[in-house]
Amino acid sequence: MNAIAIPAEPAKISVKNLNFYYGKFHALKNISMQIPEKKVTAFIGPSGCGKSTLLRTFNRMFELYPEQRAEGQILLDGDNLLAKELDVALVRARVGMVFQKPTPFPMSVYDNVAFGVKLFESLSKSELDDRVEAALRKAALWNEVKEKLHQSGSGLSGGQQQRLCIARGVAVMPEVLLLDEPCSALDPLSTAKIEELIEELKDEYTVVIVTHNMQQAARCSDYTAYMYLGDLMEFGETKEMFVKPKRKETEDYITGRFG
Ligand SMILES: Nc1ncnc2c1ncn2[C@@H]1O[C@H](COP(=O)(O)OP(=O)(O)OP(=O)(O)O)[C@@H](O)[C@H]1O
Repeated sequence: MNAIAIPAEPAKISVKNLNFYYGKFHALKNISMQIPEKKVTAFIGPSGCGKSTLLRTFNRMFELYPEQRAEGQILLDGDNLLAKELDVALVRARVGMVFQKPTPFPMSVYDNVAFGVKLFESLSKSELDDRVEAALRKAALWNEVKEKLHQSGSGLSGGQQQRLCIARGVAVMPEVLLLDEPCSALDPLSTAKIEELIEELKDEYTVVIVTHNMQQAARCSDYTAYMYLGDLMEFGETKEMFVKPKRKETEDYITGRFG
């Protein structure tokens, strides 16, 4: 039985025979899957199964660490992200990332959002103002910060800081947005706001989210990947997987019988 579905939508990212190593430790085992364009894909699975590792390969985050290596192919619209000749800065402009803990830069709200844009584009002051406003609106933060654009980003609440990080990611107009447990440090109200936002983001972006929260995966993803000990166990439409998983292991995990 093949528990790895091929989505009906076009693939934004095609992972082919991906293996990943931390030194000698084999953390991702021959993973092949297709991440559909302009959909939300969730990675779920028990702690240590490789969710964040897989997510981080999508923007070559691991390159910062010499003992980490990836083998295989990760095609973004057909370009192999793992090819050495592909400029890593350009990869990260196309594939943005938001981390578990909000990580505003030590600068104003405005500059946090404008920072990445200035690296890649030279916009006039008014174009930059428009871009910052559009990104903050997209991140559902504009109304809360429009009066304090020039105050420090770290003065915002945790939930606002996380939306600021999403605005920062969105401002450079990436094609893919990677969210690594974006709500784990947030209260339920902020979590609900981010979940609403994720739903809206997929109109324009391909979103991939790592989450420990099964309800969150069920609520806000279109596709779900269940991972276990570095293997991709099952991948398919969320509504199917949560109602009728193909593998017993997936069922045990999503019904809380795992362990
Ligand atoms: N920097 C590292 N060096 C060595 N091993 C690592 C490193 N980072 C992760 N690992 C190992 O790789 C495996 C996968 O880790 P990863 O963080 O991807 O899992 P995860 O599913 O995201 O876990 P969690 O849900 O706890 O965040 C684990 O066994 C982990 O111990």
